[in-house]
Amino acid sequence: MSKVSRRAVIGGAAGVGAAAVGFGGGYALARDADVERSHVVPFRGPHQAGIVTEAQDRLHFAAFDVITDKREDVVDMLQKWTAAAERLTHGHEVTPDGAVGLGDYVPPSDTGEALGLSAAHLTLTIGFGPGLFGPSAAYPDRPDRFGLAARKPAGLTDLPAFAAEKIEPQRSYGDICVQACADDPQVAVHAIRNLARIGVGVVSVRWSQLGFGRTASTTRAQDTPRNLFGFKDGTANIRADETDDLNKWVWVDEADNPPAAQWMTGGTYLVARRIRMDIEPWDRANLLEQELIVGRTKGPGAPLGQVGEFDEPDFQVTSGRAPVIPRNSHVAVTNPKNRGGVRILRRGYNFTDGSDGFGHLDAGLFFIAFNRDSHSQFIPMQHDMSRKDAMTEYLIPNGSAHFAVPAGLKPGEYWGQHLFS
Ligand SMILES: C=CC1=C(C)c2cc3[nH]c(cc4nc(cc5[nH]c(cc1n2)c(C)c5CCC(=O)O)C(CCC(=O)O)=C4C)c(C)c3C=C
Ligand SMILES: [Fe+2]
Repeated sequence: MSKVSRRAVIGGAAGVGAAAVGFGGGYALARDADVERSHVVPFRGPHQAGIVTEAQDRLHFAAFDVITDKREDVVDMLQKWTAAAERLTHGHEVTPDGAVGLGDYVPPSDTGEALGLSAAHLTLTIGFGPGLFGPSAAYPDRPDRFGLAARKPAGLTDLPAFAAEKIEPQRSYGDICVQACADDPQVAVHAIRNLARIGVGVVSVRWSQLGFGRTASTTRAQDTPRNLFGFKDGTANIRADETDDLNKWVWVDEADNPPAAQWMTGGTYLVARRIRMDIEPWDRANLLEQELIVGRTKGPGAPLGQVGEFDEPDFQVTSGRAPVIPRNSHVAVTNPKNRGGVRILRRGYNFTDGSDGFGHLDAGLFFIAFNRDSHSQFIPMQHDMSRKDAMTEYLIPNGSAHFAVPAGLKPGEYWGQHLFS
């Protein structure tokens, strides 16, 4: 891999000029290199990056349909994707000098819009959908095109239908997903765009979603952000240092699958839900009503009846004879104390996709969760939300997808290697 990054190419050119006028240029280059290094999230490791990685500020999430029946073409693309993804996460071009250095008469191998930008903590996380293994919600009559049916983990089904959702197939499902997260939207978009370009003829983008303003924290160093209802979101999320809970609730264990699906060990399941939020009616609800729906205060984000954001919710406290945290509040429905201890790792983003033509914002939360077994974690939680949660009145889920996210890569491995070999 080239050691020259997009940023260093530009910085290097500037440095030559600076060196000519004094030693300040050298200092600037060294400092640039430090900044550069700190903007890179390691691509390889026991688990894929982009799951417990400190949540970045921007998202470009893409779901792809595989449009070929040739297994070798899919493997070839995954190998090319891996090489490109590793370079992109290091702040490099897709191939060395790929944007402008390949000559006048070939299409550049890198689209170029990230030239001069740092790696911006880019992470690229891949997942495989049910449709890669045979029939699925998107294509019920599809055969097992790649001979993978026996390797499908039992946990990887299409998500069921939930009450009060309006799922649009053109915003749902997918054979492969790539979650690109970065602190610069242009870096995330550039990554997805270049992977889509590399995959031409093998995959086509089925749907994609941009997100801004993370709605979760995955480390204690991060402040809790706010969602578009104006509430702190992510307070009670699983954090990167909660190793026991991650092992229990996020990472797939060897014991979870038979030998044919061991490729999922160390992986996790990704749930994606595009949840439109009825912003205008919400804005007409009074503050107390909003807080009773969430189960927390809007200012500090404390559980009702408590003072601080990180105080434990107490569902036994009553006022008169009614619980202070209503039983149908979002926190009461989703808190582990009321769900036999079950937790999920949330990593969603706000979105605004303009207006809907009727004067309403098409805005909401692109919910992303990682869990070890969606059937015993996310799915029952979502069923309860749909049936009991007062917040549901203001939510219209219209996109839905489920992916198996394999473990991280060792040196030399490519995305999907343990599934396809
Ligand atoms: C099925 C899982 C969940 C969906 C879907 C979901 C959507 C959703 N949530 C908010 C806003 C908040 N959620 C909060 C907490 C919270 N949410 C879930 C699960 C789902 N949310 C869990 C497991 C939790 C943690 C509960 C707990 O342990 O107390 C909060 C409170 C702050 C926090 O802990 O994060 C808010 C606010 C919206 C707006 C939304 C869909 C658009
Ligand atoms: Fe929530």
